[in-house]
Amino acid sequence: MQQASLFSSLSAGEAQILPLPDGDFRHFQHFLSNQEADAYYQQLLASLAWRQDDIKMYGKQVKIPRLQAWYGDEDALYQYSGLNLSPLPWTEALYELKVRCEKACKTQFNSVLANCYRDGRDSMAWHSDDEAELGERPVIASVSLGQVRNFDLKHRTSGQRHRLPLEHGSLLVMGGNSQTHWLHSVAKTTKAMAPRINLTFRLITPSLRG
Ligand SMILES: O=C(O)CCC(=O)C(=O)O
Ligand SMILES: [Fe+2]
Repeated sequence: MQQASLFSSLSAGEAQILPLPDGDFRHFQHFLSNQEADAYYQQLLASLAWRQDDIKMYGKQVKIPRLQAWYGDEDALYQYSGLNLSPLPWTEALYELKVRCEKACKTQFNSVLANCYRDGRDSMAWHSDDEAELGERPVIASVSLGQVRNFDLKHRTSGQRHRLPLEHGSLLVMGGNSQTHWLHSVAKTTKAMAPRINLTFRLITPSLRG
């Protein structure tokens, strides 16, 4: 008979390694059960301290097209648009998910950036998570909940593209040189879209900032 512990450690499923050069992208489509994903989705949507921040673009204050919230260890200071932001303390749900991601990735995280895409007009522009305080080859664990949205990848020099729909309860781990060679984005769409939550767990080392 199979032991319960063995079953639960296998239930997250094997990672699918994306067939892309110059990076390390691992996709666990069923990281959370549907029931777990539903519960986290409802709870996080209702309880996180969602805010819509401004960024400065061409000297103008512009609202970013999504809601965000930043949680983590007290010393995981984060610099964003020239502001020094202290994370809010972990909620129980975010801490549970952090521990599960740490097990899946065999590494540690001290913070999470939560994004809420309210509908198809919300998006994230092309970028890499390559801030100095993340270190040279950061591992970033990205959990998706709610509406499936397309996650697009673009190679910086070859222009190679890859589109991955990120499903409710999935985990995408970006490691190795992924942030050096690849940009990623979540495009706007005119299709009707329910809210989507994305959590990116990170390890911030403030002393690495120049
Ligand atoms: O929403 C996503 O899947 C991507 C989020 C992201 O790239 C980020 O938070 O840096
Ligand atoms: Fe990112």
